[in-house]
Amino acid sequence: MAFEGLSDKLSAAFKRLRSKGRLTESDVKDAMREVRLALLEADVNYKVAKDFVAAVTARAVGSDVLTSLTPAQQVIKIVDEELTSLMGAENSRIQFSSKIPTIIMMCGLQGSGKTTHSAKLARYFKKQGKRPLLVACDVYRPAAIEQLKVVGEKAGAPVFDMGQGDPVKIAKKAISHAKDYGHDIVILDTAGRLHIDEQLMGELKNIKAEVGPHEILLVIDSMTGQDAVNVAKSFDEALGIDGVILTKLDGDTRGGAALSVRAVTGKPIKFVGMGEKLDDLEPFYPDRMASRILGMGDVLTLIDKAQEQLDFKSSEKMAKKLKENSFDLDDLLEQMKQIRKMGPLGQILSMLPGVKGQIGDEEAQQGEAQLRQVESIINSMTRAERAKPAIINPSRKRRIAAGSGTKVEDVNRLLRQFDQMQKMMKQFGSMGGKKGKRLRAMMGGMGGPPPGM
Ligand SMILES: Nc1nc2c(ncn2[C@@H]2O[C@H](COP(=O)(O)OP(=O)(O)OP(=O)(O)O)[C@@H](O)[C@H]2O)c(=O)[nH]1
Repeated sequence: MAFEGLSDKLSAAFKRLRSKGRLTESDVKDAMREVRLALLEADVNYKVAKDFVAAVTARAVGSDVLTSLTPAQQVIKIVDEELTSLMGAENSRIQFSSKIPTIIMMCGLQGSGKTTHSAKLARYFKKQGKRPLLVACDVYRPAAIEQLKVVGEKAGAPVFDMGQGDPVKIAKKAISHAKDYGHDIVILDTAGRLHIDEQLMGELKNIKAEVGPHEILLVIDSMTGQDAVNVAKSFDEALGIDGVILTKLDGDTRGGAALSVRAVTGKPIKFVGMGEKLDDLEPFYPDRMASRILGMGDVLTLIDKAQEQLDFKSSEKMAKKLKENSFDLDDLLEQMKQIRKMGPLGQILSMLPGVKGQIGDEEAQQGEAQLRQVESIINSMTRAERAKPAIINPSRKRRIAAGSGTKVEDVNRLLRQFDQMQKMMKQFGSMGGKKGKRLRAMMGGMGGPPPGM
């Protein structure tokens, strides 16, 4: 999971600091030495780590911090603020042009995730009611054009291609096509290479000169750490970029690129890729990321995800069912599906304050497997059984277990938990006033109490 190693080391350093009560200058310096080491191990650029620790130390050894009632807390607050400003302080958005269409040029090395992220961006904009057009300017590999068509279709965005022609001509034609067909955003998926070379840069410069993109976004693979930062520096020097999309952050336990890229290149991270699916794209908010790194969760992103993914009409319907005590196994299944749309369980849980570090990857995977098991058990039931679990007798249980590849005990456990859940809901249902209403709405929105409650 992203930043896992760094988070663990920082929290160990802060734990020691907290255990001290009063702090001296040398306590702060010891802690900062640990922070510096943690940053270097996370593959943060050497100079960035050095400057970061110097900035925090300068603020933290001030007398108002050391003599305050909660000195350790103040030091952590300073680290939080400096981490945020290291990553750029504010969320940097895409600049939309007043002239339609806005042209976004995607560039990056091969395999960085450029094509996937062109489609993720298209999907992101579509959800905002825009009409993006994807353009296949990676003409050297026929498979690249095909790949863009596949992901474009999944994103629900049309793909403009002219086979293996001249990328500059293709880009120009695509822009006039976009004007004719009312596309307000054009996303150019350009060619990548294994290494930066003159031919690649020459081609990108030509496209830039001829079509004048409003945004040049560089896609870099976060797992490649400092190499990604060096790539960003070279692209910026040669081409001039407006921002970065940092991909595969979901698998980067270190996070050095995320922390260094802004400081080294002066260019902001605008989005991060958090998985292979097209919905796994998040606008980058430095303050929220700092909060995640420090194990304080990221409730704001969780709320954004819920607003994007959850169907609130269905939540209202569920709240009503809870009140009437008619919530059945079909409803449970629907709610579980909604929660799963928000992403892997481990990722969702890590956004809750205090949870990071408490739940390991293995436990999150176990939880995920349990959810899948519950889903397949319910899927093996008939309509009548889901609506009225009381009719599930031993022979039905055997059939359900065989159908879902589970054991009769697993079916029994689910039925027992669901029974307890219904009893609990009955209590909520009969609870009057604002409190009862709030609890029901919350349970409806969160998919009912989790099995086992
Ligand atoms: N886990 C994870 N995988 C990703 C992410 N983004 C892309 N990938 C995977 O990385 C691989 C490369 O992505 P592509 O989009 O093909 O990369 P590209 O830069 O277009 O590569 P070329 O077409 O070879 O130039 C694919 O297998 C993607 O599924 C991400 O954010 N997280």
